[in-house]
Amino acid sequence: MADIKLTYFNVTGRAEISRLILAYANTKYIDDRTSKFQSLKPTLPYGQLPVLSYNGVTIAQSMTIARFLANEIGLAGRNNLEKAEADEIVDALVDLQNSGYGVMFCKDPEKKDELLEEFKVKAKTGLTQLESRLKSRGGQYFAGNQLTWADLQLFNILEFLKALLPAPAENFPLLKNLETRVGDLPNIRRWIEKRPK
Ligand SMILES: N[C@@H](CCC(=O)N[C@@H](CS)C(=O)NCC(=O)O)C(=O)O
Repeated sequence: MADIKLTYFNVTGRAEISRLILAYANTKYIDDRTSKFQSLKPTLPYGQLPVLSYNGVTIAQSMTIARFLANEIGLAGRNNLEKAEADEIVDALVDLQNSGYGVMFCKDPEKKDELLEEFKVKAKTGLTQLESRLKSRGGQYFAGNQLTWADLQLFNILEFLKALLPAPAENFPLLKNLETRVGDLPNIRRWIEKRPK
């Protein structure tokens, strides 16, 4: 069995997709939630978290980590085309997450309100596009008509968006249905119930 440690802060953020992939596969790993970031920072390849230690090899960049784990456990797609379909969705969702971070971390209250209004429009457009992509791929899963990490990322980012929008998937029936099906997967449900709050 591989020796795995995922280091991040004690929040969901950019590590949660990897934690969901590991939870789905019921993989044993160290869920390292550091409170000593400043002393760790100089040792990190890009001075940022998350980082993954896999059999002693350090991998940085959240999506590289998640994609690697998805490949390892067979959730990345069955061939290069399915992998590209899944990656496309993951990237579109990360675009939304990055816009959301722009609002959350804005310190000027007036500017923050302005960014939030812009973000609502962006989120609506992005989710409309994703609903349409899901429909065009059969309506059940984003890639290859079977579960991939793109579906877990949808679940993850919809949860992230709830900090800014009350019910992000409300008007998107296919996305909402997929979110519910992912949340009902036994290993995912178990993880959501047991993970640190
Ligand atoms: N592109 C990087 C971004 C990582 C990133 O922004 N990490 C933040 C936490 S979400 C961080 O470590 N911030 C502290 C810092 O930059 O000093 C990734 O996806 O992993």
